[in-house]
Amino acid sequence: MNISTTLFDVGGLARENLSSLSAADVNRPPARRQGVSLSLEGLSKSFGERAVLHDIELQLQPGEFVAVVGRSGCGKSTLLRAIAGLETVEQGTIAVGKGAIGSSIRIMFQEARLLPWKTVLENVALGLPRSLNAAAATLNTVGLGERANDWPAELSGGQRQRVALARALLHEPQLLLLDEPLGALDALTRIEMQQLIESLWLARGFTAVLVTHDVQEALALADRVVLIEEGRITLDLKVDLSRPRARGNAAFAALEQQLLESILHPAPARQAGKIAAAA
Ligand SMILES: Nc1ncnc2c1ncn2[C@@H]1O[C@H](COP(=O)(O)OP(=O)(O)OP(=O)(O)O)[C@@H](O)[C@H]1O
Repeated sequence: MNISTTLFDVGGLARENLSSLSAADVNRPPARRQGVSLSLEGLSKSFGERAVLHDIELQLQPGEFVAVVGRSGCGKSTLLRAIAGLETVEQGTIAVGKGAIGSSIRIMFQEARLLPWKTVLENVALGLPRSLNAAAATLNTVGLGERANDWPAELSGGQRQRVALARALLHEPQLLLLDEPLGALDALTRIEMQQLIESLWLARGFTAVLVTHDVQEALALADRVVLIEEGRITLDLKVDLSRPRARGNAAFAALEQQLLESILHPAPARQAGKIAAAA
């Protein structure tokens, strides 16, 4: 079996799984076959005089989905870029998997970053030009099979992000990093994309780290939500809700409230509040 056939099979498998997932399946942890562990220890990063990340400790199990939230400028993107190897760090270690070289990491940004002079299909197959069959299968997986020969300029913003997602998935990432990938989309498209990301994650079992400003998005998708305040992790909240998650339900709303309170009231104030409440 050549590489492109293998990739095609994986794409086909994902599609099959998507359509055949039962309610019981989605509440089971995703298959661990594709995800890797991620371990950040004592991570610190400065830009010149400005310290941006302080002593970050974070452990992810293979296949876990973690969302990172926090106020603008708190260091979320810097953390993600450091994990992707796009930023150097002064201190600390980042271990992906068991340290084996070749763990596949892909990152998706708020803009799709497609090449305008290449077709949709060619954009998906970027870097893997011999994998056009696999690219076509992956385009089907994200619902854009019929747009393969269009130019990126002919697509909507949401469709472009689907192409970017297909491009990332074609590499069968073991770790998928998502830097506010749905930030520029309208509310409905956003929810559709969240459902697509969740179903692909359930089917493939990659490890995922999602940076988002949207508390509902974090709670809809993640197993854990991590809050960063001024470069420090100040909250690591387990989201113990069954999937698919209904935004209207009381448990969801309670977690949303808790998370919003935490974001709005920085850690020292929360600390003071606790002391005041105890006194
Ligand atoms: N290349 C850079 N050079 C200098 N400072 C930088 C650089 N990149 C980021 N910073 C600074 O690091 C801090 C954290 O930025 P980062 O982009 O990680 O924040 P963020 O939490 O992702 O913000 P947002 O939610 O607004 O995207 C900010 O103060 C920013 O100005």
